Amino acid sequence: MEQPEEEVLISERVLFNGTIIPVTLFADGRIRWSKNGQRCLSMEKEVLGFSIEGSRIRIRAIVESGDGICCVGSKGGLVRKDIVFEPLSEESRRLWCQKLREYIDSLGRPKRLLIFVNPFGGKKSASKIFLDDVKPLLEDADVQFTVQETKHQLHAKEVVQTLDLTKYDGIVCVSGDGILVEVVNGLLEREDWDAAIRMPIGMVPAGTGNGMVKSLLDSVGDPCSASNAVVAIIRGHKCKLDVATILQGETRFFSVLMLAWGLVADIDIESEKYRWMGSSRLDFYALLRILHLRKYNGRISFVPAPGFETCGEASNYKVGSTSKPNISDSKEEEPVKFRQHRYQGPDIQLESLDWRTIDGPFVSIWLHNVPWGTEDTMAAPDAKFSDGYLDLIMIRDCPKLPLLSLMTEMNNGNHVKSPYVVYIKVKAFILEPGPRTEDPTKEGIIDSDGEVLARGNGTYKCDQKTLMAYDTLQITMDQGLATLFSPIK
Ligand SMILES: Nc1ncnc2c1ncn2[C@@H]1O[C@H](COP(=O)(O)OP(=O)(O)OP(=O)(O)O)[C@@H](O)[C@H]1O
Repeated sequence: MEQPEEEVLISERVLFNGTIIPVTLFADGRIRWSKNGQRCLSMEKEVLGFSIEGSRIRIRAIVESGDGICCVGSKGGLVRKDIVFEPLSEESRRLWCQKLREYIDSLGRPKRLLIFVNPFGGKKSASKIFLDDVKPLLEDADVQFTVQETKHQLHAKEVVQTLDLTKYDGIVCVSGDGILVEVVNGLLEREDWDAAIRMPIGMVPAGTGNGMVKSLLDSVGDPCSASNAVVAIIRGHKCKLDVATILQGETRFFSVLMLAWGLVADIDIESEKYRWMGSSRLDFYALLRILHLRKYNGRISFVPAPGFETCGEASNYKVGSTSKPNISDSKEEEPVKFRQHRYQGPDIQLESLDWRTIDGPFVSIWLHNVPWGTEDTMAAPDAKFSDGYLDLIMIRDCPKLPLLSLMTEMNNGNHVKSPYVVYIKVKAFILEPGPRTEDPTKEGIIDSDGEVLARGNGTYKCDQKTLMAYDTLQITMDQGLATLFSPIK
């Protein structure tokens, strides 16, 4: 069969390592040259930028290691690779620069970024990651950037709330998931939230929980490394991300990752007592919690996604105490005017939806927006970034041995296959948390995106102020409200 002719943007003979060879830029973005066999680079995937060095042109690229330069390759680490050639005339050099510039400009890559670096996230290595991995790649790609070190909790949120967004094509967080959540909440609390939330957000892993960037990179089989993350940002592809509005009375929190109540929340939050153990604190405390298993009274109500309508009992939407004023919030009343202008949550008629209810006791309730909770916890293998649903992972009752075994399967997502786990998708959710079955004077912890939303009576650090009360809260999903830089094309 005849091959379709490939459209050529420029093809010239140039001086390459002392030999004159033809180099071609095709309309599909391949740069091809012949030197001991055909070689090519993909402008879209591998070329970061180019520069003129006297009479030569340097094309700066990043390729998968162990592959030499070629367009396809196995997934490995990324290595920097430049090709340098010398056009044979000034006119040829000018034309090459023009064609390369036009091609890169046509890719819609970000040119100006605001970068948050949290020096205290994770192993406190964000500043080093920025200097070693982020900065050199951005410079190679001619991206201008402004760096903002976060100085305290909620600093990133404050900056984003008053930021002149016209100055940037994206916001990057060199941090864990905590700064991402602050950025999303900051954008949605602006008066111009509708436009602001379209600002693309990029993630570079530098925290303890890097669930969002792991979910993004893993979706294309890339390792969760800083360089893979930066390259995805430079390439400038975007994906939409669902945002959950958690509402209690007048208090709102916008979540992009997860909400946990029961076993998972207790392990996440109470294991802080054992921080001195390092990363093994989670495994140690999980074992302890399973041996002394708690169950919580309470009720959940939800609007199931199509295909999951038989789960639970049919019920009606009840506003319940979600409209009850929150004790911790009421002290800091905001001006009514401001409150009305910011994002209020999705515009859904909750009464008209088909609600289902399940009564406790529960061992664990876990809602997830993306597959990975941390770099080694695949909480919700079927979760999608913008399907408009949260994945509910529920355990009502489970003997200790199967529970132990399903907890060890969380690194590969197989826990959801356990007969003790209910795994469904929901569009809206109401949590009515109750006390522990074995000791009604003690309540639980509700945790969302690393933030403790509520600490009930008798819980770890229960005297600390939280955003919400240990009471009914409602969650609604806004499909694809936020935008992320994504490796997915
Ligand atoms: N200079 C600072 N000092 C103390 N806390 C800060 C500072 N800058 C940011 N933070 C807070 O650190 C929290 C965690 O940040 P980040 O997202 O980088 O890491 P993480 O993986 O979520 O958590 P971890 O701290 O466990 O690594 C955020 O909630 C943020 O408000």
